[in-house]
Amino acid sequence: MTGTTAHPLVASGVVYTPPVATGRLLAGLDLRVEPGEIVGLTGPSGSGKTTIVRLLSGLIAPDAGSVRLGDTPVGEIRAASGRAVRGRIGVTFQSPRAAMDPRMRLDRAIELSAREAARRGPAGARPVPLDGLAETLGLTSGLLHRRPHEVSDGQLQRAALLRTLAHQPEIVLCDEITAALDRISAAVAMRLLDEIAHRHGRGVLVVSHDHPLVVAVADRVLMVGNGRTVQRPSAPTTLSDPHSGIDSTLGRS
Ligand SMILES: Nc1ncnc2c1ncn2[C@@H]1O[C@H](COP(=O)(O)OP(=O)(O)OP(=O)(O)O)[C@@H](O)[C@H]1O
Repeated sequence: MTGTTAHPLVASGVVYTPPVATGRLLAGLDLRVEPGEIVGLTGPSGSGKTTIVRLLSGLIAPDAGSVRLGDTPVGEIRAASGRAVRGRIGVTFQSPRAAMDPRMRLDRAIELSAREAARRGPAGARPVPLDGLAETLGLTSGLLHRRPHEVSDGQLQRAALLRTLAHQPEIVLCDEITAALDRISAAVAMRLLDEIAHRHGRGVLVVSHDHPLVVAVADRVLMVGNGRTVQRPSAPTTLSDPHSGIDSTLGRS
């Protein structure tokens, strides 16, 4: 990515206790996603992965510590406008039904997002070309002509990813987006994220409890433990795990 300014997303010393929880969930979390890299975040169920995504996107605020995109706290970006934050930090959640307007056709939702991005202009990064992305994700025009309740969870998940990318965000946060996908669709989605990061200079966070998948796609893998993140080496032994099947589909050897 040349001639543009993109920013790292940085969480520093984040402390967070959920509203009705018995204790601290995050106790000094540090995490950094640079433009042009894929960071994998893994950890057991209930360790706080989705909460971290919510904090990173400014949906909730930390009790202490900070989350910034470049120099700007993400809470400030979100407070300025929901549109502003969508254009800078794109999020695709495990259950996209709640995030999609049930009355709107999928192609219309994607088109509106692309228009919003075009009006705003390039925000620190060259636009990701959307042509052919639907096809890459196995989404036919017939499918995209439907409303959310007229498609399967996996189809909706892929459409939600496409809509996130149509916003042209600097940072893409993906929370368990392969949960409803078959192995091949998951590999295709991961290969797309690989391109988004390494060819188009976006920072990408892939959150999943599927450790082999995370290791196969990420440049760095972090594990949530004791309310903090621990750096894990992306061990090549795991990349060549014959049970993974993802590495070869990603074109890695
Ligand atoms: N709004 C809330 N109020 C109370 N507790 C919450 C709230 N949100 C999350 N928690 C608790 O915080 C912990 C972490 O939840 P979170 O959804 O972040 O975990 P996770 O690692 O994403 O889990 P999974 O892999 O099962 O999706 C859980 O114990 C959960 O019950």
